[in-house]
Amino acid sequence: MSCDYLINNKEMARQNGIVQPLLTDLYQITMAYAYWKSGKVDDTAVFDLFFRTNPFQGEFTIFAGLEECLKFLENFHYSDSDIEYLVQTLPPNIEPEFFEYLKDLTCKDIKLSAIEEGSVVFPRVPLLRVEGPLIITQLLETTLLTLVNFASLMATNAARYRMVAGKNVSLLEFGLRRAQGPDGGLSASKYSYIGGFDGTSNVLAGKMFNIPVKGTHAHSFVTSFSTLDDLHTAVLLHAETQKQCNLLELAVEWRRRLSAVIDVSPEEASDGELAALISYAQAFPSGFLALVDTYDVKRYNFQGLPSRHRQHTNGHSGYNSNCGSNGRRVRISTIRSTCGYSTVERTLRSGLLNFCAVALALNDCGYRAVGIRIDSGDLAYLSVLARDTFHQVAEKFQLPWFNHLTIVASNDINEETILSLHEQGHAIDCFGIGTHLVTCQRQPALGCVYKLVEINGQPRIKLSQDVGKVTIPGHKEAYRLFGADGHALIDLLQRSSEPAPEVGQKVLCRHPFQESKRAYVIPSKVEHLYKIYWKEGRICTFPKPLVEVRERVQSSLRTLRQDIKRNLNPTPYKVAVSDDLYTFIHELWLQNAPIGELS
Ligand SMILES: Nc1ncnc2c1ncn2[C@@H]1O[C@H](COP(=O)(O)OP(=O)(O)OP(=O)(O)O)[C@@H](O)[C@H]1O
Ligand SMILES: O=P(O)(O)OC[C@H]1O[C@H](OP(=O)(O)OP(=O)(O)O)[C@H](O)[C@@H]1O
Ligand SMILES: O=C(O)c1cccnc1
Ligand SMILES: [Mg+2]
Repeated sequence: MSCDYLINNKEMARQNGIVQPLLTDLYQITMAYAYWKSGKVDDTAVFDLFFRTNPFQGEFTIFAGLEECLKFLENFHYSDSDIEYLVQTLPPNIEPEFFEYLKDLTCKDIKLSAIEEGSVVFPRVPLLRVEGPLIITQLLETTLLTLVNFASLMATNAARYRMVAGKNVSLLEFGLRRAQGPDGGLSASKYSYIGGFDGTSNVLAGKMFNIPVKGTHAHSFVTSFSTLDDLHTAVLLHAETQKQCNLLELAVEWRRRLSAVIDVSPEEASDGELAALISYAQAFPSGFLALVDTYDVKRYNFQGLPSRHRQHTNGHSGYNSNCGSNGRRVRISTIRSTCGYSTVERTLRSGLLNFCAVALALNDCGYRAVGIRIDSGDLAYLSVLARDTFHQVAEKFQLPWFNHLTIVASNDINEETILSLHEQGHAIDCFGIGTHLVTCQRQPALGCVYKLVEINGQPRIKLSQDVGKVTIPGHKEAYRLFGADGHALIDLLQRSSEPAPEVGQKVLCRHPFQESKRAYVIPSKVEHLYKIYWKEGRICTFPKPLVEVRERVQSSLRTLRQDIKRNLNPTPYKVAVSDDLYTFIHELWLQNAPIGELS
């Protein structure tokens, strides 16, 4: 048993205070009463939990939330106060014996089969198969859905960000302040990590799930300093000698010397900002990462005006201006001569100068600065400009590590921004992403459903005018068939009574509803998608630690062809049914579809 595993089990014990049997829709409990009253206590059912369409106009989804579902089953129990509340809330005619029945209810007779958490999954393939007494399987519906829906949506969103960002860029989740409430924020941090983010700013998520917590500092920290006199002390102890260094004096001197490289006079840079950065460096000499876009240079101080106005006044609005930036490498002097001073320049002139001065002063004290964060303006252009500056400083002062300072970018970033920045060329090492990621702005819900597919051993089908909404009846198995090149080819649903497909054996795969759509597949590998995770009142397959689920997402995505994963007009992945299941669905459909009468 690995140490990670122990941590993971501890996490399981700590999470989800609000996930409890009453976190459900009232109708589950009223249905339970009606089932109970009509003598259905011993009826058994099979429910499938699945979704019908991939989110974000994509053709894949990442399945997540399984660990939390298991925890829910493990803890499922109505407390005395739950029962009291239900007694008060349900109509007075409810027979008291029903509450006695609820009191003793647990998930001991439930069997839960699922696809491995972190796998790529597709429409109509059940993610969970829940079997057991009808009443309890029904009572689980809403909570299982809420646990899987957002988790999978979030993990998918994060995985998409990771795909567009590429593997060489770090991704940090900064979304708690904008998330859908505290639980939404916590889940967003957890499932962003699973989807491929490297860390979160959410401290509670870090503690609960063992996710790396990371962060920089805010504008308020910079604006809280006005002059160099605001510095409490000028001193920093040298990293090795422990001798006192005057960080303030060193930084001021470096700022003077840097004007030769950065082409800015120290008088124009903000002293309040320098004081703030020195102060932050004193607090975190080995982790100095500074926000550099707070202050305008003194001569062009437009603080306090609305941004649009500022842009007009400057004559250069950043990435969307006509003044030549457009995210390209443009000499700063060119912009200045044609457009006056820009946001970009101001940042460079004050923030970057002050940062470099403090970084060089820290270097004199035996420390290496980490980097900068840019939170406004043209992120492509600014990052390139910052990197150029770092190169110049590295060369001039013979400090090769200055070339590799980290550049973090934030500010309303989404998939499109990242793609566009890549196209333009940038020097960003890390994106800090909040709002668009955690609110899943492009698509706020996944739309998983939970449908009855069998009752007392008898298949059930739910018909709909919309063929896409017809359920696939019966107790089924799902297999992923791989092609000769190792890529996943098709997911195949079969009746559980059928033999599993075999490697090298021809299988007829049929579209579930379109008779003419069928194909033979000779798989080079067959993966049975379900494992039993919960049986006889306990977890029987332990979910993997978060880091392993995170790795699973990437390895599972690698099995998909590139055209299925691409951002624009991706190719749909095929989901099929066996010939046997096809016939079964359509016979049942005919049996259940009423024959109309023409008059
Ligand atoms: N090079 C770029 N290409 C495409 N989009 C960019 C680029 N640089 C920044 N962006 C995006 O453009 C938007 C800029 O937002 P906004 O108009 O609020 O500007 P801002 O710089 O934040 O202004 P202010 O600081 O004055 O509020 C953000 O969503 C940001 O991610
Ligand atoms: O833009 P997001 O993707 O949501 O990322 C998180 C944002 O939150 C922080 O500031 P906040 O927006 O609260 O204030 P500011 O932009 O005015 O600094 C940070 O500076 C980012 O801009
Ligand atoms: O640490 C940061 O830089 C951070 C954290 C949350 C939101 N925005 C930025
Ligand atoms: Mg912002």
